Amino acid sequence: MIKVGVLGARGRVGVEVCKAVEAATDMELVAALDKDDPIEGLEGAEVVVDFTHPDVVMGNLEWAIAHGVHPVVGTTGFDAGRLETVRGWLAQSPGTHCLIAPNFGIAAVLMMRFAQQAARYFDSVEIVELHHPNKADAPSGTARRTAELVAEARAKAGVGPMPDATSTSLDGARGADVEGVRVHAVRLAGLIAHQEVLLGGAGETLTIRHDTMSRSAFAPGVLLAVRRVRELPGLTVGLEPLLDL
Ligand SMILES: NC(=O)C1=CN([C@@H]2O[C@H](COP(=O)(O)OP(=O)(O)OC[C@H]3O[C@@H](n4cnc5c(N)ncnc54)[C@H](OP(=O)(O)O)[C@@H]3O)[C@@H](O)[C@H]2O)C=CC1
Ligand SMILES: O=C(O)C1=N[C@H](C(=O)O)C[C@H](O)C1
Repeated sequence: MIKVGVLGARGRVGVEVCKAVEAATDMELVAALDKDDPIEGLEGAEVVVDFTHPDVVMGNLEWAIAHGVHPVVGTTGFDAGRLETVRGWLAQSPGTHCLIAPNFGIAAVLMMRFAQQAARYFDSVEIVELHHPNKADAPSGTARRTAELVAEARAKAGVGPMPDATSTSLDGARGADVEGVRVHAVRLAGLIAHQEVLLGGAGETLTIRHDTMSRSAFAPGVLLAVRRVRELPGLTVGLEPLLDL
């Protein structure tokens, strides 16, 4: 039995994760902690799942890694600097591993991979992410990661900058620039989590769309990561290696 702790246990995703861990026959939920619960409640956990908030996740990770608890992290807000800090903490705590994924939905991971594969064949790529209005961050972690993968694929293939003759616009009209890829964030009541990757070339376009219909979609990916994190040394970013992608 894998002893699992959950941080953010009363949150929208945390609730689903706790249900899934409790239903798994090879796991035991030993701690379900939320805001204001002492993090020492994680003592005894082998793996901690974090779905909290970008402002608190680094403190949680520092504590978990220092105490030899392997983190599986869904919380967003990770840039290159934060990932480097986590690598530094892991180096100080040999034998402790960490997996951080911007999206644990299998279809979302495939959407990112398909966008990465298609990116080099089109002049233009833009990303529109659409989420519920209570989301803490914009753009989403998934959109940032997709943009990074698209930019990397285009650079590797020697594709030049995207055509855009805009010479005047209102602030924000062209979205955020993530490594040269425009990302637009919609916050709309009624939505959960959705993304479109728009690709355009000579006389045709391709749209790759992903829709999260229920937060239970994240649970299988989280359980997979909980089962496998102990065998993945250091820091793993994304679920892709666990899906043989
Ligand atoms: N990787 C993935 O697949 C996914 C990632 N996410 C990400 O996960 C994060 C959480 O999303 P969501 O569940 O919608 O957010 P919620 O706000 O619904 O849940 C977060 C929970 O964490 C609690 N919390 C805040 N600080 C702490 C702390 N220090 N220790 C323990 N718990 C704390 C919050 O309490 P309170 O409300 O009182 O502040 C809340 O109950 C976001 O960054 C989101 O983008 C979401 C979906 C999928
Ligand atoms: O906050 C959310 O809801 C989600 N957050 C993640 C992100 O920022 O990419 C994953 C998914 O989009 C849902």
